[in-house]
Amino acid sequence: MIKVRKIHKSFEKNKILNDVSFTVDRGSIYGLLGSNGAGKTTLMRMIAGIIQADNGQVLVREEDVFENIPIKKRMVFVPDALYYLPQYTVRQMANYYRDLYDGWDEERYEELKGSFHLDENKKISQFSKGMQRQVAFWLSLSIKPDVLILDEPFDGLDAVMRKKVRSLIIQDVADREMTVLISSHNLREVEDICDHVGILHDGQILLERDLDELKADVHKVQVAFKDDSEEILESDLTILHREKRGSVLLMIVKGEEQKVIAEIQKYSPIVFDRLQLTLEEIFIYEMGGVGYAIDNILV
Ligand SMILES: Nc1ncnc2c1ncn2[C@@H]1O[C@H](COP(=O)(O)OP(=O)(O)OP(=O)(O)O)[C@@H](O)[C@H]1O
Repeated sequence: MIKVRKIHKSFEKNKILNDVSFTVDRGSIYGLLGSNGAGKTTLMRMIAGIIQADNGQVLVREEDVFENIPIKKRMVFVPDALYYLPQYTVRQMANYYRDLYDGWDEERYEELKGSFHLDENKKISQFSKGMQRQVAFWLSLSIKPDVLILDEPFDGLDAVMRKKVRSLIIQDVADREMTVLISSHNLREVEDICDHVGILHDGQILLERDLDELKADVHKVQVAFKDDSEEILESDLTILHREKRGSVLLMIVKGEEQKVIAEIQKYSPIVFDRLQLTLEEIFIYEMGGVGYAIDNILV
């Protein structure tokens, strides 16, 4: 649905994006992670068709997105700094979007009213920061976009509202294959909603991963043996991390789950426990080598 191909962007003499490429499939939720100043907002504004790349292509549904009105009518970009027309109430802003966007769905707007509990006749500027963000989700989801681009979307939302917004997004992805791009500083914030993540660092995508594949490919196990099988076993496995706790060996192992289990069982362990591994641990053990960029999104 979204294809970014060899994008370059400089502001004055500063190179901000350097040969960035990635793809977001239809119905996928992609987390764009990176530290402050990594270029996330610049990239998102480009994908939203607001600014143009110096070189490269940004395609949405195979079409160049810059100033492409028909495509932009099917996309919503929620920036980190929200902007509403001054003095407008939620209802007035809804009417404005209704005229602007093809996909506006009045029934959906009424339905979502029950999720947000906000007075639609109140001026948006009189709401708190978090409530203004709720308005952004209320209106954006009423547009029923094909593509939803969210820059730091959970900033200012309380825990209950974060959960509610996440489930509303997931529901739209499941029901009508909406495609979502979310930027964040923090892996933990997006790990339970995204199916893919890309890490932007020094103007480049440092690594990209499918989160389900990543989880399926790394395992945390605790084993103990009567004899010296441990040493032989270790030479047969791809071990990302090992820690000896008395007679018990704790290992983070990479590989296909069934093969790892079979390999361990071959040596008849007297202890064999499989432990829960967080995405954060996987990133630390598997990608520790890339240093700052990873450390920073795990803080
Ligand atoms: N219009 C502009 N003119 C000049 N420099 C800009 C402009 N917009 C962004 N930049 C620079 O581009 C770099 C990337 O900024 P950007 O806002 O894209 O980063 P970000 O990853 O979204 O950061 P943050 O997480 O802090 O919001 C920064 O060094 C910023 O100063």
